[in-house]
Amino acid sequence: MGAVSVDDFYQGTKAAIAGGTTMIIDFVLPSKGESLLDAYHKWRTRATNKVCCDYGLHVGIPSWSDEVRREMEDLCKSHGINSFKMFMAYKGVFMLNDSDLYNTFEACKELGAIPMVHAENGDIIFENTKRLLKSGINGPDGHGLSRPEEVEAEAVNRACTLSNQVGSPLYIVHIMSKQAAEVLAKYRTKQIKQNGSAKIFGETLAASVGTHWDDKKLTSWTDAAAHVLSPPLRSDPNTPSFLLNMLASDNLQTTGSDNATFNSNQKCMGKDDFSKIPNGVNGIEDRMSVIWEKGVEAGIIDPCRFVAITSTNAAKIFNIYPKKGCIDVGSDADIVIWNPKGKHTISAKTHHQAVDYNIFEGMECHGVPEYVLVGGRVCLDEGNLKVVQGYGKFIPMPTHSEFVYNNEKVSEVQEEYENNDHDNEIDIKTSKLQISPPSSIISDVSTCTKSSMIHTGKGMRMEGQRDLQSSSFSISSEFNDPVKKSSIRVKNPPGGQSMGFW
Ligand SMILES: NC(=O)NCCC(=O)O
Ligand SMILES: [Zn+2]
Repeated sequence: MGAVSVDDFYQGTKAAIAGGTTMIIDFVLPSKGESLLDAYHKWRTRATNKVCCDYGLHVGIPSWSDEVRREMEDLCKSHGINSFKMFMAYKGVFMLNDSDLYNTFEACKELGAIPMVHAENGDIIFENTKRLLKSGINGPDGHGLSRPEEVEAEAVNRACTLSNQVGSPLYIVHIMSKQAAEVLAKYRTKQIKQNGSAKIFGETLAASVGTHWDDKKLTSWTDAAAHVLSPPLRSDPNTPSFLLNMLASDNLQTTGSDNATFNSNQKCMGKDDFSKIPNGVNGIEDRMSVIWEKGVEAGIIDPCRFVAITSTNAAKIFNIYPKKGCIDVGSDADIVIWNPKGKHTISAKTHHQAVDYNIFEGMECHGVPEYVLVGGRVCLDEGNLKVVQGYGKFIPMPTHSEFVYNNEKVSEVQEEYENNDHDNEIDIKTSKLQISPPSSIISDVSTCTKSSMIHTGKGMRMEGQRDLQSSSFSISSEFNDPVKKSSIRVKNPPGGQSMGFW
């Protein structure tokens, strides 16, 4: 939208570590017509020498052509990319039509990659925006009015239909509404009934579980504009707890930050027209604490599910588990020692992000990171930040994620990738064998009772207990064999045993 977010790779990853996140996956966003590879290299250059923690990349697809298909293949084979984001909104800029979406999903399937979608109906938003502006509604509240829940739910439904037709997996980013989450849950349930597992996944955000659009509080233009992101924060105050319950029940799998921060003066680009307010809010620093506070502290999510939805599930989906998302021999020493009794009040005055506003301002959180280790290095030491610029590495993410593609055989594309000379810092063979992102662990793991876990076919289950960590994901520790099915007993699940936990 013509604005550059204020958090660069240094500020962003420093803030991530401060909040207890040890790896990020950023979005490469090529402009329409720009080469995907050029944009990818631009992002790598921006990140190198700046990143304080490891990072991976997804690549946006703003248009469809044979050349785009060729570049997608090159990115998968030689550049450590296994996921592409398509937009169903932002008409005229990033939006793809259904044929283009179909083709991109198909290309992803052929390459063993994961199609990700921003699900909102861009045509409806475009028309609603015109109508609202014409009727004199030009303030930030117009943003939400132009894209109601059903506009998001319709797009989720369409994206799921398209992926079913193509037979591809699908990852829906930033699900923000009850209706949209319900549609996704319906498709997942159907797939699980039919095939024993689902290959459609849903992410929600720290923003959507941490706050909502409260007209009574967002009375000034600055406050309201600072809360503008897409899909929008919903005015239904039950949305956060609803989405948290969806995370608890594995109807949603991950929590992202979608960190896209713009200062108040940048938000002013939309002073006379809400559709010009740069979209995006903070989240990278506060994600873990907000989810702990609203999820675990509130009694909706247990600590092991917290690890799964903030870390392990993302690692599995994006095929870097158990290199990341797991604490075990051979995994990266990305470890968070979490103090559930620690307290912290969120404020823009004290946060480490570059942005001058925090949408969680004043929220008192009970869980805080005490130590954060990145690759074995202590980067947060009893709450004191000790980061090093450029310390982080690019983490290539191999195609054909076992947890997405259900153990499909390693394809030619991946074999070719492994045999290729490419510009990744770490050996992809190591990456594949040790497969995975951010590891998180709670300081009280020692209180867990040792117990075997049984793979029921629908996810690990503690004997006599409901599933505490991974639900439909298996959590086998046998990561040395990437094509091995994990229908075995496991004694040491990632995130620690959790029996008798709280
Ligand atoms: N959530 C949000 O508004 N982020 C900025 C760009 C996007 O829509 O993904
Ligand atoms: Zn988006």
